[in-house]
Amino acid sequence: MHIGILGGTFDPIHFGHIKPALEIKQKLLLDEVWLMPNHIPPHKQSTNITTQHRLKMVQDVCLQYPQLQLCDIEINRDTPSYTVVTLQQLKQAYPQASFYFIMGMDSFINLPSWHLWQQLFELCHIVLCQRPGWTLPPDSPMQQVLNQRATTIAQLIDNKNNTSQNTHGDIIPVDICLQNISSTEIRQKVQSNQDISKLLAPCTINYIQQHHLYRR
Ligand SMILES: Nc1ncnc2c1ncn2[C@@H]1O[C@H](COP(=O)(O)OP(=O)(O)OP(=O)(O)O)[C@@H](O)[C@H]1O
Ligand SMILES: O=C(O)c1ccc[n+]([C@@H]2O[C@H](COP(=O)([O-])O)[C@@H](O)[C@H]2O)c1
Repeated sequence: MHIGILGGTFDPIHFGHIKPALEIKQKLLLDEVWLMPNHIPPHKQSTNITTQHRLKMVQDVCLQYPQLQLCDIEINRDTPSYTVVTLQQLKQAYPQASFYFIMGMDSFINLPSWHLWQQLFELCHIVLCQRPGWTLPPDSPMQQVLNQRATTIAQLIDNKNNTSQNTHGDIIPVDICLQNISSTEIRQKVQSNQDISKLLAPCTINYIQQHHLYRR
């Protein structure tokens, strides 16, 4: 089983999450892609709405897009949502699965600040997508990490068909259709009554309106 995981604060979830997740599922021939809202984001001071609201919006998106599934493993953990801890738990729960942790370039550039980040490569592959406004400096240590671990989609698919396949440790850069969207921009637009209709799924817009979220 080859499972992609897009972890996020999803405050709120938007097309910059949904569209890359769908494209990656198709391009990497993954069996499933899970959207995994965190509870206590390790690197954010706070969230703007409750965990339950963020969770509900992700649930609604999963109903609208059957290619995506909710993973709520972090929701009930009352400690920071460290990805290494989550992946250790998932590996125990699904010993046969290979996990592909999906992240945008902003997350990848900041990866050395993550809790026990190097252990990630013992637990999963990383799928790296471009994000407008974020470029990896060519002489940076993370560029070197990428050079050492980069695998093409063709190599990956070849490896998947092989019985002695790698289950972790590769970085797979994926060319996706760029989405110039952030949750920050959406929150600001809601507050100033600007149009957000092209940035999120209709179910998320309805939810934000019904619950008067991000108004101040
Ligand atoms: N537009 C985008 N393109 C590619 N990746 C994205 C995009 N938006 C978010 N991501 C990735 O999705 C994951 C979760 O992001 P997150 O929920 O923090 O959204 P965000 O838009 O960055 O939020 P905020 O603006 O509040 O910081 C991260 O790995 C991030 O890199
Ligand atoms: O493990 C860590 O130290 C760590 C640090 C920052 C972010 N993460 C995870 O990375 C994902 C994206 O985070 P964020 O803050 O961009 O929403 C989400 O699943 C976070 O829990 C994880």
